[in-house]
Amino acid sequence: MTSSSPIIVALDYSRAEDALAMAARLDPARVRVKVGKELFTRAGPDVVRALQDQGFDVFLDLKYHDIPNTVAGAVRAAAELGVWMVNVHASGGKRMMSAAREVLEGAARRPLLTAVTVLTSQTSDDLREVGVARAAEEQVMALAQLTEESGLDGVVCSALEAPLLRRARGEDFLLVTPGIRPEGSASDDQRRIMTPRQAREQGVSYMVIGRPITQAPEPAVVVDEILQSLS
Ligand SMILES: O=c1ccn([C@@H]2O[C@H](COP(=O)(O)O)[C@@H](O)[C@H]2O)c(=O)[nH]1
Repeated sequence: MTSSSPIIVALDYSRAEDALAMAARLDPARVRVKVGKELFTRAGPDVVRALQDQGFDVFLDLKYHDIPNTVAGAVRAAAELGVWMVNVHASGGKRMMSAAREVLEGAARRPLLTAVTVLTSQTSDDLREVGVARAAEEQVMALAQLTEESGLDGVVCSALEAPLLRRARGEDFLLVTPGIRPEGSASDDQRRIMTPRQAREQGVSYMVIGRPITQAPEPAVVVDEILQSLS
């Protein structure tokens, strides 16, 4: 089933059973789901297939960052798994991103391909620590330009950068934004955050939301409340 909802629920679990049990409480017509590093490392492609069998579009969030040949092979494998979206790190550079895109040409089912700019857990201070002198926002803008020049579909960024990115990169460029926190939720380890409603107003394409939904007593109710806040 293909959803038109902007919500992607992050299934950050250590056991496939827990991820599938959470998915069973959600509606594939109202959300997509995301499989990240912990769940995939423990449960592998089988959990992706099981979620697809439950009717969900799956964003495989493994943030590939390696030499071009290795990343291209991983992206090809993700396409063969039938995922809806897969991503790489934009800081892997243009040759790496172009190799990832080229391998999808002619794929039977082409997933959306996005690139992580600056993690939503990072601030400009964190970037300085690793030798990046630019402020987070400037770094996001530069990496988004590189991503578009490499032919990818869009970026993973924070909703804070969405207005500038929309202006610079246009309406068709996908903005996928984690760091989404409904009013009153704990920010946890996220640093560049926004509420769902603000994110929508800033022009994001998809919002990745994990703990505020998965740790709620009634996850489907939180999804409904978020969707209502967007309408
Ligand atoms: O910049 C990024 C890129 C990816 N993520 C991932 O999104 C979810 C967010 O989960 P919450 O529980 O809503 O914080 C998580 O899987 C991250 O790996 C991100 O947060 N920021």
